[in-house]
Formats: sequence, C-alpha cells, structure tokens
Amino acid sequence: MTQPRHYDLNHTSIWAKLHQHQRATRHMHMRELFAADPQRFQRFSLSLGPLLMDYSKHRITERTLELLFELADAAHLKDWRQRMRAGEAINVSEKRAVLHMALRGQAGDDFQVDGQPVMAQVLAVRARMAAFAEQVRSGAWLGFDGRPIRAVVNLGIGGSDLGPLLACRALRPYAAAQLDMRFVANLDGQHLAQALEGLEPATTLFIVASKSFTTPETLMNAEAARAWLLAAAPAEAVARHFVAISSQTERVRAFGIDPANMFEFWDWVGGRYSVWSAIGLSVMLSIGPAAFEDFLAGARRMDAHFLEAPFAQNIPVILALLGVWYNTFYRAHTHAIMPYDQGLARLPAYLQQLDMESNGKRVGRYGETLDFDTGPVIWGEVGVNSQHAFFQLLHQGTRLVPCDFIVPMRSHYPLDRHHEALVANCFAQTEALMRGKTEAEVLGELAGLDGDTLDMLLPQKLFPGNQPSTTLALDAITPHTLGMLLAMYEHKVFVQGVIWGINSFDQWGVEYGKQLARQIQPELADASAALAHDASTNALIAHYRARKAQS
Ligand SMILES: O=P(O)(O)OC[C@H]1O[C@](O)(CO)[C@@H](O)[C@@H]1O
Repeated sequence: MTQPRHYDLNHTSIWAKLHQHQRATRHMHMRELFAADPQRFQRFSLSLGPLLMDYSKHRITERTLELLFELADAAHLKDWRQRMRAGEAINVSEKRAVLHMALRGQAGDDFQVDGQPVMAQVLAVRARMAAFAEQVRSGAWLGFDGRPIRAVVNLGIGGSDLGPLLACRALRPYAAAQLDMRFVANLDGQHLAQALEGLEPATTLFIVASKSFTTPETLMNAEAARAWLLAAAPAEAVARHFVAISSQTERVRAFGIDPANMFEFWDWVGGRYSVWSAIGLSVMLSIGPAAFEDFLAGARRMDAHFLEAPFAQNIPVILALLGVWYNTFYRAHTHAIMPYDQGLARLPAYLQQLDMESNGKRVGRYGETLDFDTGPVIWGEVGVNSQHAFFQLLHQGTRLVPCDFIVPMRSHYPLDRHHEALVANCFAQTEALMRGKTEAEVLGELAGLDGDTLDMLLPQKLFPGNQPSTTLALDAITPHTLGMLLAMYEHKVFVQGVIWGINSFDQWGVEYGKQLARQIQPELADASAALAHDASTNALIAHYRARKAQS
C-alpha cells in the first residue's frame, strides 16, 4: 500500500461530500426520522454478546453512514488496523509499535514486535502476577511482622492510575473482601495522607506503578510511602511491602525495589492503554487471576470483532465515525460520557485521558498542521446525579453535545426498585434528548394559562430535542463486559486518529508544563532566586513566597 506522507483526506471529494451532506440534512429532526421509519432501531443498532449498542438516536440516515464508511476507506482504515495488529511502529514520533491487543492475547496468538514474538513474555509476566496475587489473596504473602496483607495502595498517575482505579471500583462485587484497595495519584499530600488513614504499615502493600519510573508525582508519593513504612519497620521490610510495575528495570533498582519484585511491561504499550498489562496488578489482586482473565477475554472478544467485522457491523468503527460526524462536520466540540452505574463513576476520567491524550492534537502524524476540528472535549458524570446538575444545558442550552449512555441491565445490588428506576431514568433521558417537547405538547400542559404568563412560560418549557446519544446497554458490569467496553473505546479512539491523520499514541503536549514546574519549584523554595517569567507568573511566585514567609 502506498500511503501519502502528508494528510490530505480533508481535500478529497468524500470530505466535501460529507460537508455537503451535513448542510443538506442538518435541519432534519430525529423525531421525524423515527416517525418515518418503524425499523429505525433495527437498522441502527448492533449486538455483541452481552453488549447492545443503540445508535438510532443520531442525526444520521443510511446515506450518512455510507459516506462515513467511504471516508474510513479513503483513510485506509483497514490497512492501519492491520498495521497496528502486525506490530508495525505506527507510533511514528516515538518509533514504537502499539500492541495493547497483545496484552490481552493468549497462547498461540502471533503478536510480534520487530519480527519478534511477544506472547511468551506477556504470558510469563501474567503468570508471575497471578502467582503473586494468589499469595497475597490467600494470606501467604506476609508483612514484616508475620501478618498477611490487608490493604493495597497503588501509587501511580495517568494511565498507571485511572485504568486500575476504574476497574477496581467497577468490579467491586468481584473483589476479595479481605483486601482494602486504595489509589494515590495526586502530588497533593492530602491524597496520600488520607489514603494511609487507618492503615497499618505491617499489613499494607504498595504498588509503585510507573511505566517510565521518572514521573515525579509517583516517585514522591513512593518515597513518602516508604518513609511511612520505615518509620514502623526495619529497612528489609521494603522487600515485603513494595512491588514495582515498570518498563525500566534499572530505575526500579535505583529506587530501592528489588527487580525480583518488579512486574514488567514494554515500551510498545502506551500508559493509557496499559490496564491489561502488569499495570492491572491491583485489579488482579482485587478480583483474582481468573476474573482478571475474564476481563482480558472480554477485551479480546472486542478485538476480534474490531479486526473482523465489516464496518457496517463494527461497533468501535461506527462509534468512531459518529464522533467524526459530529466533531468534524457538525463542529460539536464536546462529547459527554454518562455511566448509569455507580461503579463506573471514574469512566469519564478514564476516557478523558484515553481520548484527549490520544487525539487532542492539531498536528498530524507527519508534522502537518490540521486545519479542521479533531479530538473533542470529553467530560461526563455518573447518572442520575448528572441529571440534577448539568442536564439542563443538554436539554435547553445552545450546544450540540453528543452523549454516550452506558447502563447495565442487571445490578449486582438489587435493592428494592432502585435499579429499575435507574434504568428508567437513563432511557428517559435519551428519549427526551432525542424527541424534545413541541409547542403543541407544551400548550397542552399549560392549558388554562394565557396572556403574558403564557408568552413568558411557553418558550421556557419547550425542548428542542435532536440531541444525539448512543446507548450502550451491558447485561451487567462484569470483568468480561468491562473488558469489552474499555477495548471498544480504545478502538474508537484509534479509528478517529486514523481518520484525522493523528498519531494517537504519543503525548508531547504534556511535557511543557512539567518542564516549567521543574523550573518553578526551586524558585518557590528559594526566595532570593531571580524570576524571569511573565508578569503574572512572577507575581504568583512572589505571592506564594510572601505567604510562606508569613506562615
Ligand atoms: O506510568 P508513568 O510513566 O509514570 O506515566 C504516567 C502518565 O504520565 C503521562 O506520561 C502524562 O504525563 C501519561 O501518558 C502516563 O499515563
């Protein structure tokens, strides 16, 4: 295949056709599309085992999808998908393969990096993780005073925190009751201090999770945690109470953790794609190796679907193309994630990193400036709480906000009628957002009012509707379905990156702030250091110094 060395999809006829199609169809209302086609749900929904995706509540027709599939073809999506699967260095700026799919692979899979098979090392680390997890879970792994581990504290940030944190919370019904799982990411000392509240050094295990093992937040927290342990324990206790997860053996050793207590992963795994690797150790400790395997199997199932299903039946591809439709052709700017499941409360945060660190870029993979809208602002909050907060804007504001509603059909906590009420709210929101409320309907509700009162109230009680949403209904939140869900979003982000010509696997944009923080920190500590920033930053540093001097 010959690939252009610069991005030109936005100058092709299919791009122009999509703009034209958007202009021609933008006044159509989904309410009318549903009225005109009793088969609309059947036409625009897909199932994969325990997952149902309803994408009928979108501003699309069959023609829209045809054009979007044409766009995917023009972007050589099938080739890029194959290149990722084959372990080619598609992370071009860092010259790395992108093989998170191998992390959930099984014996016999032929994943390769630079022509070398990788499954043996993946399975070897997974087996070591399982052996360790069994020891901790069974109480055979003892702390320095001979008692078993009762609390696990994961110290990591970004991809070394968000995935395991989300999975541990979401899969709490599967968790070992005897292990208290805690997560510390922030540099703010209160995060670690509060996480350690009530814990005993002798029964606490720390996981230092950092791919690079240079991330200052994680290393500062790890140093503080080690000091907390050593205030109560002899130096050799570190070996019983600290394990590391990293791709950097020497840095782990230099920190003082024996590489025998290190679980490795590799530079062909991006941090935000790493929950399937040793970074998932806290998840395995919590739910056990068998359930963790099921988590991987769910992701593997989604991988097979993504790699094999034709575009018209491909869940991640359709999800991605709908995002492109709104983002690039409707200029929607934002995308909301609404999980109707308390255990998925951190899903929006997880997807913020996955999506925005991957596709929040205005430069294409060959260094060219992209003059169209790329990755959206991802945000969201657990339902129904969000209904009582920002849904007003979704229903009656001025913004187009495509939403994902994620909801399990069965709860692990069948309290009276709670679950049915929760599901009712979820479905009701998607219906209200789609339908809206017409003037005739509002007039019916306001019967008896007239004059100024009616004039004032009528427009305020109208709901324009036509607000698009996808509903992702899972049979239940299980390790398997969570694996499917997260892998689905990974592939969605990949597809969008391909369409927009982005390398979704680097993150240069996070470096600059880190660089400046390294400069500013000593300037805060030394009141005599000369300041050469802009006037605002200089003044803020001076303000901090003054307040520090007073305290
Ligand atoms: O696992 P590490 O190397 O500590 O990195 C943590 C996070 O920091 C980032 O590099 C961004 O600052 C993320 O991409 C990554 O997930």
